[in-house]
Amino acid sequence: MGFCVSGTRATIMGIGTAVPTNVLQQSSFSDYYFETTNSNHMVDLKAKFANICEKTMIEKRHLYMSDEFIRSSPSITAYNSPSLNLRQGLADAAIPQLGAEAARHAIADWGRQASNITHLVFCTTVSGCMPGADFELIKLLDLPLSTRRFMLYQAGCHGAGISMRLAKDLAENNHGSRVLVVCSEVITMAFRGPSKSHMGNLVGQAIFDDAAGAIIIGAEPTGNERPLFEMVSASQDIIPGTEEMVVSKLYEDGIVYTLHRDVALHISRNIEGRVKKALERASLLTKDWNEELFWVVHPGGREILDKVESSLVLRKEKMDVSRKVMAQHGNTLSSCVIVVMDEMRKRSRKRGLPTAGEGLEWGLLFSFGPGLTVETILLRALHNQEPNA
Ligand SMILES: CC(C)(COP(=O)(O)OP(=O)(O)OC[C@H]1O[C@@H](n2cnc3c(N)ncnc32)[C@H](O)[C@@H]1OP(=O)(O)O)[C@@H](O)C(=O)NCCC(=O)NCCSC(=O)/C=C/c1ccc(O)cc1
Repeated sequence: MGFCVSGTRATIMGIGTAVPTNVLQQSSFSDYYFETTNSNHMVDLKAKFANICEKTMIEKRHLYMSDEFIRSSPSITAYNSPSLNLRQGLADAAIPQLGAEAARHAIADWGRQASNITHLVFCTTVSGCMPGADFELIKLLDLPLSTRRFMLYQAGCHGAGISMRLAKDLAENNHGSRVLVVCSEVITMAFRGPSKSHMGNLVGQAIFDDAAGAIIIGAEPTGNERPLFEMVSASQDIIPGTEEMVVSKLYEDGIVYTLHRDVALHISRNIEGRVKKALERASLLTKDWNEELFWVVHPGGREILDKVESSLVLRKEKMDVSRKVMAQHGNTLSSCVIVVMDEMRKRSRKRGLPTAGEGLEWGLLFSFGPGLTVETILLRALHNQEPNA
């Protein structure tokens, strides 16, 4: 069983992910973080941080920065110290490298040659340079020099939604195009020591991590292409009155973000409206959101997943894949939702389910970021065979 592709609509033809090799266990992270940032004297704050770490439900996280680098970089481990040069130097190398690794996996999954890629959308929340990470990727993957590039810096955690929406438009309006989307994130720009007057920073230090995700998007698949999902619609909405909820600024001491206590509350209050709008626009008469839909939700934090689940009255298992990704990776900003999509189709295949969306036809992808901004993508899951099987 499986569903047919409907004509000229954009589809997801390959997915790949990559994580750095340095792994930190969340159970000992509060000890590690307070030790390496020389903050063990802040006894109460450390206890509070240990509690936050535990509440995240994260098990492990991947970090591009090595232990040696962290320990030998006091300007990075301070709460605030001029450090932009050092941070940017690391991001210059890390962002394209990690992105290229994910892109190689996506291209292999797609099953065609890299030279068939026509457009590149590269997205990162960190870093800023020209020629940029998109340019470096062309070199690393030996892509055609004529590849039409789009570089999104300071994209935020909804960056995958932005990139996929742009790629959908490109694929549907440029006959024969194949768009490589790469979201690559390392927390190098924002890793910093604790401050008792900045709790939002402390929450972020407990949840944000490194990973890259890549996808190939194209319309009108040829014989050897086996799309996993069709992108039926893609939209973006601002939640009114929430611009102070997640704010991220680039200073001489790197990226400084604030996360408000009510982020999860605002997202969960708004999500039902976004679901209804996406379904109505596609004239889908879906009534039972448990039985009829699969969910690819950005694991922004444990509380976000919990509150989205309860406000949509979803059964716990509907958020299983997002929770697993959060447990194994933390919140890897823009790349996170691609990691969730990858995990979902792998799990669906392993279980012998007929589509990449847990055996179901229709699903919704949500990513959230500063604004607060919600990106909503209505997906239609297609067959779930091994590439080129
Ligand atoms: C797992 C958390 C962190 C804790 O779990 P909990 O169930 O809320 O636990 P508690 O209620 O026991 O909270 C533990 C303590 O932390 C405090 N806390 C808890 N969040 C807070 C708080 N944002 N402020 C300030 N105190 C707090 C909370 O008040 C409490 O303090 P205390 O009672 O004194 O111990 C949970 O709150 C949670 O999932 N929060 C959502 C995290 C969140 O905002 N994620 C970001 C979504 S947006 C995104 O993905 C990325 C955007 C981004 C964009 C640009 C960038 O550069 C980087 C990133």
